[in-house]
Amino acid sequence: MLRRLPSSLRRALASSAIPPRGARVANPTLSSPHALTPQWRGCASASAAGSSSPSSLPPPPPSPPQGPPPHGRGSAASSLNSAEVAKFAAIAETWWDSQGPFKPLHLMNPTRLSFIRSTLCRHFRRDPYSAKPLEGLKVIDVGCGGGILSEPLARMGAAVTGIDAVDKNIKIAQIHAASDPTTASIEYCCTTAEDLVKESNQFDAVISLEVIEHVANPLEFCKSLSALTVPNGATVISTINRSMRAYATAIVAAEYILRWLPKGTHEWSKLVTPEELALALQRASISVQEMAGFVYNPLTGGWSLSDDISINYIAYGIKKSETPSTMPQ
Ligand SMILES: C[S@@+](CC[C@H](N)C(=O)[O-])C[C@H]1O[C@@H](n2cnc3c(N)ncnc32)[C@H](O)[C@@H]1O
Ligand SMILES: [Mg+2]
Repeated sequence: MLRRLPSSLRRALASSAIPPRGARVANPTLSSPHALTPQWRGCASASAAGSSSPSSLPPPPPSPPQGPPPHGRGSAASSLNSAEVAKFAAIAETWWDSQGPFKPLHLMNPTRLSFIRSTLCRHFRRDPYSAKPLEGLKVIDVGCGGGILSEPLARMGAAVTGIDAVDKNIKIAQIHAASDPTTASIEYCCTTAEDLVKESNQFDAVISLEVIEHVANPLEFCKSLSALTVPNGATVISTINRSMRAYATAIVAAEYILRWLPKGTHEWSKLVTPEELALALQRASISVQEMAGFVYNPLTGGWSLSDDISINYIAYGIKKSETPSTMPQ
């Protein structure tokens, strides 16, 4: 795992080659019935509780990838991209089918939880070997889907809120969590990060895995995640790099050859490079401390943490405080 950031990333951060605020932002149209909820909707603890398929290969990426990410779709006001949200609504029933479309996330879960456990324990000075290392911490899982990350976070002792733009996902997450007393306290809500910001809610740790590549405007999304994080709190984001290797493996192989995911799940042009993510987070007052890659072993079918961030990667950052000297080491 990278304890320090790659040199290219450090250079990018140092030069702060960040596009001007509000650059290339257009208005979204929310035509889908699944592109939901401007407000908290159906929020409750769990205890209360056809995407289109292109027939041929996706358009190849421009070569070589260059410039800032082409993320102009959507306004600063909403992270919702109706087409992206509809894709997840169409497969909502399959969240807990470990052999279904979310099989890769189920397989990656232990590895990403290991990164989260180790970074959050260091950040909050907790014992990673204790049974409930996140006890007493308020944690939000933004874009929680059916709750496959929220549940283990709750088992680690965190007071978990899970939010997602798709109402069906939230209902499935609530039903699943309610069946186990250790997860029944999870608060699930169908809403977006930016709408939750309006409620002035803040969390010790804000986690959003595999979501940023599906939102309308990644920079604005990072700003919402930052606004949800307490000063000196932690933010963890994972996504897919916009690299040729990611095009070949995460799109062509995973969607078109192995059929792990429905075709069209990922659009190469919406993927975010580690440099772009770090810059967007920096603009959102979150300083990236660590990044690690997830690497798939085709022989074992398992994933592990690696220094290779060329395809799947995860980043941990600290929300800047008014007084930087009080930040955790
Ligand atoms: C690939 S899934 C990841 C689910 C979960 N974070 C995980 O990794 O197990 C992406 C999720 O983000 C949700 N989503 C997409 N756009 C969103 C937005 N703007 N706000 C909140 N959730 C969103 C989708 O409904 C979907 O459940
Ligand atoms: Mg994704």
